[in-house]
Amino acid sequence: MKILIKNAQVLVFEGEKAVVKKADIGIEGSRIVQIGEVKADFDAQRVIDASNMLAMPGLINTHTHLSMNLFRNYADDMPLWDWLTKKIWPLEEKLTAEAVYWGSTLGIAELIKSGVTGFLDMYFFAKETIKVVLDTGIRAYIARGLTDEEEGKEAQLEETRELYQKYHEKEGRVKIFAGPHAPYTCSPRYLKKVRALSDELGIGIHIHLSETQKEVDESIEKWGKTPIKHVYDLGILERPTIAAHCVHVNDNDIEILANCKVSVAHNPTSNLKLASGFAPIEKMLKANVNVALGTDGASSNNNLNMFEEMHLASIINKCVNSDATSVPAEAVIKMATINGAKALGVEKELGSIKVGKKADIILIDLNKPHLCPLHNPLSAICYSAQGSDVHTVIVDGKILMENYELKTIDVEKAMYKTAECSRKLIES
Ligand SMILES: CSC[C@H]1O[C@@H](n2cnc3c(O)ncnc32)[C@H](O)[C@@H]1O
Ligand SMILES: [Zn+2]
Repeated sequence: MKILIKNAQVLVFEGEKAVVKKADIGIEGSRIVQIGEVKADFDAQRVIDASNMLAMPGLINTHTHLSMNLFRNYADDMPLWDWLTKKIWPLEEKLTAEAVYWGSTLGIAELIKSGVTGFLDMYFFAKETIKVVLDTGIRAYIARGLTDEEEGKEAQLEETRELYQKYHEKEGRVKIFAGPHAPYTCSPRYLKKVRALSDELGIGIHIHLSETQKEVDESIEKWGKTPIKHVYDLGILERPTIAAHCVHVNDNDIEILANCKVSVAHNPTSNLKLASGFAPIEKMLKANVNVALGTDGASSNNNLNMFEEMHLASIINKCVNSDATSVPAEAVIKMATINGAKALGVEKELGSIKVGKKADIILIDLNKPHLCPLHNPLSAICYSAQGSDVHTVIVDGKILMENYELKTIDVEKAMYKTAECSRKLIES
């Protein structure tokens, strides 16, 4: 299948700089084959008139728990520990495959509708999420959540191995990660096993790290070191790692993250809502840490809108640093695209609009009052655009949404089923 996107304003990266220029984009199969003026003999089966649209790389959400939308607006205005232990974990004990299937379907609908073309998920019943990924056409990085607070959790490691054998690289759109939840829910012995599994399968690791001051204080009390130093000493950070949050980090922690090439998934909404704190993004970027963006789950956010994350990441850091030049629009756009691809180890294939890369592209409708006048397209994306401005979404060269209409998901059914599953979980 050949698709031609005509007359778009296209966001490309020229070296370190993001620039926007008028161009056509030619797509053949799953890849971008031309950018510029695409010749008449390109012979596309589909031509998209993008005259008043901005084409940019699909957004990459590097930290979520997709089917936590089952618990959206169910437990709010609480700090992390109370929220997890009193409200969320008791419900998750009753979780079913069916609930995760429908939660994932609805979550993927929400992601596509707001311009996300790839996401990293850490949760339970991962096979259900993968089924939905394969059926809906989105791209996903899947970590079966791992903890060893109770006996018999070796089976979770085995499940990661089985997921890898069955689904890693499936259709070129699924990759498996190892997903130890956090240093406070995984013992050193267990974390060493995770490290060994990651070595054995050659997969990356996704973990929550240094999210709250309480986590850091308890780690120092128990292990005599910060959570980052603790997992570093256990060998976790020698593997390609995406660490979610990293809110409470000292200079030594940042040095470890930079030296080990750990990527940070920054989740500003979740950190604010749970009152966890502000991650020192400016400092991490200056230390050459790769910082990407995530939403966390829709139970602590309470949506999966990456445009809100871009906006917050920029404006919070300006305020916290008392510096309006801090974390500018261009930096957060990179965090939501190319840095996400780097974090996932796929920057040669994804994260920018470039000839030869995979065609994961979104079109933003510029014909909106809040996007007019368009003095600076980068500012428009970061400070003015809404997730609901995303008009068209292409993943792997396939159109998943066009003119705001989802092509692969019955969203009404997904809403009905998710609400029904949620009700059953809460009432049982
Ligand atoms: C083991 S599967 C994932 C696990 O993580 C929990 N979770 C969701 N959000 C957060 C967060 O911000 N910090 C720590 N843990 C979180 C989720 O409820 C699952 O139990
Ligand atoms: Zn999380």
